[in-house]
Amino acid sequence: MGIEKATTLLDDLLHNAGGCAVIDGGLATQLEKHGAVFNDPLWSAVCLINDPDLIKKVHLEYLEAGADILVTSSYQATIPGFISKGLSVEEGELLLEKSVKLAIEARDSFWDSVKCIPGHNYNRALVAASIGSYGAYLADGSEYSGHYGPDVNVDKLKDFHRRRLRILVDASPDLLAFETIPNKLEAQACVELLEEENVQIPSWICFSSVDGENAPSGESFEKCLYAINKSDKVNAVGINCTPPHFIEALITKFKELTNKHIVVYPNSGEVWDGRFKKWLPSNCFGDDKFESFTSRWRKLGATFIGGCCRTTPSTIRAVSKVLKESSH
Ligand SMILES: C[S+](C)CC[C@H](N)C(=O)O
Ligand SMILES: N[C@@H](CCS)C(=O)O
Ligand SMILES: [Zn+2]
Repeated sequence: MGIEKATTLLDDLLHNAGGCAVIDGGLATQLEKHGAVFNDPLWSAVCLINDPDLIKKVHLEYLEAGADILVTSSYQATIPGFISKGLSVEEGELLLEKSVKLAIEARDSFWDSVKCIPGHNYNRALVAASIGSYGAYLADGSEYSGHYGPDVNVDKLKDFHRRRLRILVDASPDLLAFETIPNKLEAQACVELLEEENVQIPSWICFSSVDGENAPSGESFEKCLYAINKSDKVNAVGINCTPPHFIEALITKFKELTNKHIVVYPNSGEVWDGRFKKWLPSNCFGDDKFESFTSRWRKLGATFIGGCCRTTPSTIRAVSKVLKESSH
């Protein structure tokens, strides 16, 4: 598929969804609700090894809730991560491929079951292959600090991302979702990689933010978006896994900084403690708040809205209700 055809897929979804598509919610969160335990450097990616059927079940739950886009289980799935669990390179590559296959199978079976129902409210969902940041792989909380240390340069980040990107692209997802990027260097590495590998699948690049104004590294989004804005390989930019009360101001800022589509899928407002690997309850927002936020975010110009960690299918049901009602 060429980039034009692939981009059309995205535009068609936005058109069918009335201008704003629903992204799913926290995959890891919902896996945990079903009993999965992620006390592991691979975090949710252990489920690819231990319980792939559960991943498919959760994808189906999000589709049922109204998600137009499924984000795959590859956020913290990496070849070096799988190798450190004793798997071979080939086994690791198969698991990455499997993350895309599971989402495609869930999408196809869900769509087959609803497409003939008269008056149904669903769109045929797209599958976005998750590409978590280098900080996610480090599993030390640095996707929320952006501090990768002095030895990490753009080439090292490209080396880290290249093989996984290639495998995910070859598994034919509809989209690539770079998630929780915490600094300018990694955004630049992602863009250079998309160009160097001549990737023909549309993508979004999403940053985290811990102050509601800048990337976690402290760099301004103006700087972070510099390389992205110059590339036609990136279709959308935005924010994920960031407290919801920061999103309004960030959409306004991004609207000034880019002409690309704006993606927002915040977490519940809880804060990740990277040292003790747990979520700390802080300013936590429920589904009713997501409902009112969603209409504001939509009005401000976000074209992809969903949830990240600690949000669940019921959050996505609320988001979908608002967006589907406002599109009639
Ligand atoms: C999105 S965070 C909660 C994922 C887990 C983190 N990278 C860790 O492994 O500590
Ligand atoms: N999409 C990820 C979280 C990103 S912070 C997941 O839930 O697996
Ligand atoms: Zn998250």
